[in-house]
Amino acid sequence: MSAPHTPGRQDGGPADPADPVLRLDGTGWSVGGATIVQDITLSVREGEFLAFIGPNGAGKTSLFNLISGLTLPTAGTIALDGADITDRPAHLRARRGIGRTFQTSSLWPAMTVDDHVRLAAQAARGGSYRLWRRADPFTADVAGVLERTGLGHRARATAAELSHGEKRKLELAVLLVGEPRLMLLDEPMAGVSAEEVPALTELIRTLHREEGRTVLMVEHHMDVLLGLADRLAVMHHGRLLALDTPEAVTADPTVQQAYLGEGL
Ligand SMILES: Nc1ncnc2c1ncn2[C@@H]1O[C@H](COP(=O)(O)OP(=O)(O)OP(=O)(O)O)[C@@H](O)[C@H]1O
Repeated sequence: MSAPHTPGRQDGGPADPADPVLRLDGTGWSVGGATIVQDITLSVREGEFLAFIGPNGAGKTSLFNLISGLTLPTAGTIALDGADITDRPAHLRARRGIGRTFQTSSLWPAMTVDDHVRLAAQAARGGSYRLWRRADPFTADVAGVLERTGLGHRARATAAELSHGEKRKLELAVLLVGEPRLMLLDEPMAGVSAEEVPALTELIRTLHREEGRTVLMVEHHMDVLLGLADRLAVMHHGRLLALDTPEAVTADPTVQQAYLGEGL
C-alpha cells in the first residue's frame, strides 16, 4: 500500500489537477513517549467519501487533528492539492479549504443558531466580529446555509434549545458557511437519537453527492457508512489496518480479527 515518498511542491504554487486533494505519506504522531498515529500513507481524490472506523483509542481523532493542523505530525508529510502543508498551522489549513467538526459539541448554549453561523461566516471571510444585523454582508450566506442544513425555521433558537440532531446540523452549518472543500466529520452522529440519524445521514449525503465536497468521516455505526462511503479506512493501534471498498473491508479476515468481540 505504501507509495514512494514524493515531497509536495511548496505551499502556494499552482495546483496540478492530477494531485489528490489530500495525501498522507508515512504520517505519524508521538507524544510523551507514546506513538499514537503511525506510518499512515493514503491519498484522497476530489469528491471522495472516505470513512474511518476502528476501536476506541485507535487514533482516528488524533489523525483528524493531524490533518486539520490542531497538532503537527512528528513523522511523515501531509499534502493538500499537492502542496506540502505538514508544518502549516490549523488556521492556514482552514483558509485553504480544510474544515472540521468535533466529536464533542463546540456550540455556545446561549447563542442563537443564526448568530453561530454569522460568527463563523465572519471568521471565515475575515473582518471584525459583530452580531447586530444592520449592513451585515453575511445575511444571505447565513440564510442559505441554514436552509441547506434544514435549520431555517430554528434560526432564532438558542443552541441549548436544539435537539441533539439539530445541534449536529448546526455544527455542519458552522462548517459549511466557510465553504470547505475537504470536510472532516468526527462522529457526527454521536449523541443523536435513532429517529434523527436518517435525516442527518441524508444531509451528509447531499453535501457529498450534490455539492461535490470531499468528506472524511469517523463513524462507529457501519450501517450509516455502508450507504455513504466510497472507501473505508480501518485504524487499529494507530496504524492503517485496511483501506478499501466497504464490501472488501468488511470481508477482510484481518479486519474481522481486529474487531473480534467489538461488533464490526
Ligand atoms: N494529547 C495526548 N497525549 C497523550 N495521549 C493521547 C493524547 N491524545 C490522544 N491520546 C491517546 O491516543 C489514543 C488515541 O486516541 P484517539 O482519540 O485519537 O482515538 P480514537 O480512535 O479517536 O478513539 P474514539 O473512537 O474513542 O474517539 C488514546 O489512547 C488516547 O488516550
